[in-house]
Amino acid sequence: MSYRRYLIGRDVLLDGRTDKGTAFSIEERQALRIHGLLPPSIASPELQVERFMENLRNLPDDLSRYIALLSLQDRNETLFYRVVMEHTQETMPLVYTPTVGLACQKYGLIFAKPKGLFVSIHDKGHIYDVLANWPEHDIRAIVVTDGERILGLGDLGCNGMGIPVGKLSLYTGLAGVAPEYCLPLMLDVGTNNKTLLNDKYYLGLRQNRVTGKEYDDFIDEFMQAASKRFGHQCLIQFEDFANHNAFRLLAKYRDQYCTFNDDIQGTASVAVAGILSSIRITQRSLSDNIFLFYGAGEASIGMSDLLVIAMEREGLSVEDARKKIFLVDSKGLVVKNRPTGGLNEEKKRYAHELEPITQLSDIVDAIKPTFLIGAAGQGPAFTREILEKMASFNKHPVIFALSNPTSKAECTAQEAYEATNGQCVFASGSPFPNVEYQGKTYIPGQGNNSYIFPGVGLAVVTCRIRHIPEELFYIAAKTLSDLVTEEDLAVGLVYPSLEKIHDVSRSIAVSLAEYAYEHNLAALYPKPDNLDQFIKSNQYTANYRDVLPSKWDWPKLN
Ligand SMILES: O=C([O-])CC(=O)C(=O)O
Ligand SMILES: [Mg+2]
Repeated sequence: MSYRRYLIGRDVLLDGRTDKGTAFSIEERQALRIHGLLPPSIASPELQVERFMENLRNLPDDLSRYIALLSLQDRNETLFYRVVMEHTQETMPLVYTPTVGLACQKYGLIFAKPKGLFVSIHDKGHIYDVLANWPEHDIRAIVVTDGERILGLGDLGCNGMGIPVGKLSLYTGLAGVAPEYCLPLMLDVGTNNKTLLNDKYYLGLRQNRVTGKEYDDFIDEFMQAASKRFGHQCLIQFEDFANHNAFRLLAKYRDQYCTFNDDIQGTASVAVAGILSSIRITQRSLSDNIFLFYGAGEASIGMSDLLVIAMEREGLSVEDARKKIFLVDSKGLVVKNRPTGGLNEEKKRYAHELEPITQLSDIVDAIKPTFLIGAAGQGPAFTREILEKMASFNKHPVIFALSNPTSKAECTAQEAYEATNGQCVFASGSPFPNVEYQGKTYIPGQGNNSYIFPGVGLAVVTCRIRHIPEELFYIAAKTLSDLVTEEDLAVGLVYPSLEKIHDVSRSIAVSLAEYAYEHNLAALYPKPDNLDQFIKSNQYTANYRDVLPSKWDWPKLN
């Protein structure tokens, strides 16, 4: 591990990376000169977790719990990750979707201590210098946003910083990427959100978004500066950019840098994993399905493109595979002869020779999909009538309500199971509680990209993968789906249980690393004999490190 801090005295307690709170031993307290700065009783890490969880549960609401968790992260990072790793199911909805969405909406108000790096359009020409201010040197993964499309909540400007912070907490919490390798980053180019511009607590630049060439030059400078400062193999994950930039920037940078777009590719991968698991329940081949996507943005296009790759594996041509996929955007079914025109290149791939239809319910009648997948970020749209229709022509209709956060989901798990008489296969982007229906318990799966991006990150940072071709997202999807057991499927789960996420992320990382070595994409040499063991030995574990001066590995002086 690259990280070492040589601190003594009160500084040891003030640095979240070295602090152990009441877990410092007597020996440590004396050697580090913090004896007396802590109460005498020495706690075990287990007791610290217990104490924290008890307090967390007693807090009045989830936003308070978010604040408590993030301040623990500042205070005692190891304990924070121990809490997240041991109580993943309970804390993930707090540090991540859906609470992180609420936190971003209130980011200015709840702001206490900055997290991550803020680079604004005024830093143009000096981005490298701002990056150089970051105290860690060996940065291997950056999650970057410009805040224009935060989850399904729209433009939250600089307050969108909560998203990179939350995503990177999961790099560590779900995959064991060492936190010191991770950098959350906000590119503040302004916001067009009038409420925020008039909000006295707003944290970002009070100006409208910069667009066009000025925006593109800024992003270009950032990419170059990041790669100069942290090396060309530093992973740059794009997150929550608006459609009009997300596709363009992905196309522009994907072969030049080690980068991917999580909302396009990560979401696609987790959805395809869910689709591959679902067909084990419905007993149909992939190409024997009709997929209807409600929404035609980053997520739906990403899913469609990856689904085509998956169908090609079953022997279908690209043209035939595309014929199985239908998109609905704000104007209705995506068709070739749309009177108003206005189809971008991505949508054109899936435009059909059909008459325009505007209402989702009529579209469902006309297309008779086997899969109904929502990713429009528009909130409830799968009405009881639509869900009943799905059940009328499918024994097991597959319903994915993937928009985030919960308020933007197309329907709830309860609604889906009830309207389909418990027959549907359901997954959602944000977590829903288990549903009791007619004496049976259904466990809704969480089709969230958090099953994918941490594993991708782990593979990249450990094996130094240089580029991330589309194929990797198919492999990640296949690996994830293969880890779903028959018992999972029996309760309706199309993803492995979150309890196993640490190992799931490593399995994904190992599959990706195998591929990367086969295709000359991994820069770590020699190739480890046993990738699983190698990656495991590089996974962060939330154990306190030695901080005794006698155990410091001082830099060698020649
Ligand atoms: O953050 C999440 O929960 C998934 C995601 O990338 C998004 O909705 O933009
Ligand atoms: Mg996102």
